[in-house]
Amino acid sequence: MSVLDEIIDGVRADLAERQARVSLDELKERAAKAPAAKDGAAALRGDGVKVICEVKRSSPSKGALAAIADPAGLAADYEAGGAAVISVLTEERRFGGSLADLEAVRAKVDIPVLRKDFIVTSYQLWEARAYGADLALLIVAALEQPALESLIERAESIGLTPIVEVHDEDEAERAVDAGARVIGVNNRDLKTLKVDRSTFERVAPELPDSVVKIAESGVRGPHDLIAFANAGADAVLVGESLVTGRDPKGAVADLVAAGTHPALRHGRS
Ligand SMILES: O=P(O)(O)OC[C@@H](O)[C@@H](O)c1c[nH]c2ccccc12
Repeated sequence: MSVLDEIIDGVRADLAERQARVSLDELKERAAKAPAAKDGAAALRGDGVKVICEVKRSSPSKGALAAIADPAGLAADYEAGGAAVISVLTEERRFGGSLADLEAVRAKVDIPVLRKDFIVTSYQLWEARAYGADLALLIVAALEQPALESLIERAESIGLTPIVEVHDEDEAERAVDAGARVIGVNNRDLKTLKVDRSTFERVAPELPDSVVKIAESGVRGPHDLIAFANAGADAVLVGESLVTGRDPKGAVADLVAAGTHPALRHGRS
């Protein structure tokens, strides 16, 4: 069984507990009262390389990264540093996240918020909206094609922008076929947890120009951002290097500055 399969088994068990406690109708009522969703795709387009900053306490590959007692405070630092979107990991067992983190971050920042989890049912999309998310991650490797198609449609119908995650050319084709407009290329293979920074440059050329392209994982600093931008990234998604560093706000500002440098080849026309 791959790491991804193991994670998803745990996610399904936790999900079953929440579903037993909170009905879909209750979630929908809560979602109706949530602030209207912000346009997540718009936040990732435009001049410069956008920086998505992640609230991440631990990971299956590295274990504990940072305690993050105040996820909303960290998100506020990210926003002050110039982040375009905040990513909140809500998976509990391996990443140490929760829906409470999502809710706290939503209440604190004005920029769009991504629910980062292993979404396998539309119930989790309703949860995302009920706790204030504007975007939700859908991982191609975790979903059969019909499920991927219907989750993309459902996300959009309830106001969420789906970020569809791929890590090879076949998954990229599946994402495009399923109608994804925002695609994250994960440099980490979730089945083996290995990071290969050449993944983005290999997979990105398979994606149509109109797709917003995000390079995910392994961004250590401005030099990695510049390399991904030169390979066609519109945005980067950064977790570990921000949560383990001493100055998250300054680190985000350095990334944003690198992403707006005029010498960059980046720029959608
Ligand atoms: O911590 P990093 O290497 O900067 O990576 C962040 C993000 O890309 C990573 O957390 C991630 C990408 N896709 C995921 C899917 C599920 C959980 C986590 C992820």
